[in-house]
Amino acid sequence: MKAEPMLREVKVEEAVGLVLAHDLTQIIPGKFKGRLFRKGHSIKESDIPALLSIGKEHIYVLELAGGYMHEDEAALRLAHAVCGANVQQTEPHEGKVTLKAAIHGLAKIDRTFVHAVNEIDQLVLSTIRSDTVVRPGQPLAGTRVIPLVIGEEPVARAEGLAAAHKELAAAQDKLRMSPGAAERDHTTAGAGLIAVKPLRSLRVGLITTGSEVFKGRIEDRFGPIVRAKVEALGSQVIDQRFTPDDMDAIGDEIRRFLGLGADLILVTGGMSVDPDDRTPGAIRRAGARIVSYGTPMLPGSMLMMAYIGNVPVMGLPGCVMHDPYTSFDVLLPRICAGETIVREDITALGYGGLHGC
Ligand SMILES: Nc1nc2c(c(=O)[nH]1)N[C@H]1C(S)=C(S)[C@@H](COP(=O)(O)OP(=O)(O)OC[C@H]3O[C@@H](n4cnc5c(N)ncnc54)[C@H](O)[C@@H]3O)O[C@H]1N2
Ligand code: MOO
Repeated sequence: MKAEPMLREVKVEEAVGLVLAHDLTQIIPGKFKGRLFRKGHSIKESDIPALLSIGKEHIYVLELAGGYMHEDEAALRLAHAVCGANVQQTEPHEGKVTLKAAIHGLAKIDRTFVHAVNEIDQLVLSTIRSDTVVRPGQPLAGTRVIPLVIGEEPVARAEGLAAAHKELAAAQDKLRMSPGAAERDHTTAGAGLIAVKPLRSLRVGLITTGSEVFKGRIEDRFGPIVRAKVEALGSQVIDQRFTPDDMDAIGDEIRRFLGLGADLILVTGGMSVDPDDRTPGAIRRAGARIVSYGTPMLPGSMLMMAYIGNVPVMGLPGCVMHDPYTSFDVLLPRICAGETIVREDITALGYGGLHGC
């Protein structure tokens, strides 16, 4: 039978020379909240007044038996198992380790895996949502262990799950690289379960349609907004061209940007149902493969996602000008991270996709 860990309670005055089993926190309201003594601290005579001042007349000293570990060690092992590319770990604190982004990029977190870990009793893995744009230092996940000491078994199970996931991701990677396989690169494949993908710097061609803008009846408001969104992700708009509501003119500009080697082409306005809305037709006629015209996210429902060869072409509806968070803001970072958007990515936006309108 496995020996239980020994948690022994001793009076503070009798604890000199013994080792503290857990962190002790001091709270002075409005002034300080933090660790007074760290787990593993060897208690000295001079510590006794401080311990009594935070209300500790008794403390636990820990004698760990085989097969059991302290919360900090377990949280570290869990963090280590899930930590992927471009992610840093903090020191454990009160049984918690935080994983933080090491770079500006796109967080990739496997949702099924997170569920599986949290099915294991006594372990906690709490994360942000996958596909969020993160800055260096931004928290991605926290691992925590609920009891102060935990058996080996749940921790080893989580490690086993992580290893199995990595193997699966590697196998998927191989499949993807085989001839004829669709290029997707949506998993954290090879990068770990919680990872940050770097953003590539794209050369973006911007085409602004609308006779009212072309003829100078109103001032362009799309340009500055799209430019700011593109630059915030480390890419650049190489040029902005203006066209009237005319399919041939829009098509000419698309071809011009393809000729210039643009990595992404954005066409603004003319995306809905008026007779003057020519953008979807122009993108089609330019030879694009349409992934979707219509995106189940509000705002941003009239967005078109298409490709000409490997170059993504997006038709951006009017709301991108007014709303800070639309389907464009979801898809753009993923394109910058090198992902190819497929139909399934678009349909997945509907659940939880109601943000306004
Ligand atoms: N009957 C329907 N009407 C609308 C629908 C629909 O499904 N059925 N969808 C609505 C949604 S959602 C959106 S979003 C817009 C889509 O707008 P468009 O992309 O077609 O935008 P435009 O009609 O070209 O322009 C709308 C508005 O914004 C002004 N505009 C356009 N470009 C610029 C620019 N570069 N700078 C400044 N202002 C610009 C334009 O003059 C119009 O006033 O459609 C809804 N309607
Ligand atoms: O497409 Mo509108 O694009 O939902 O506001």
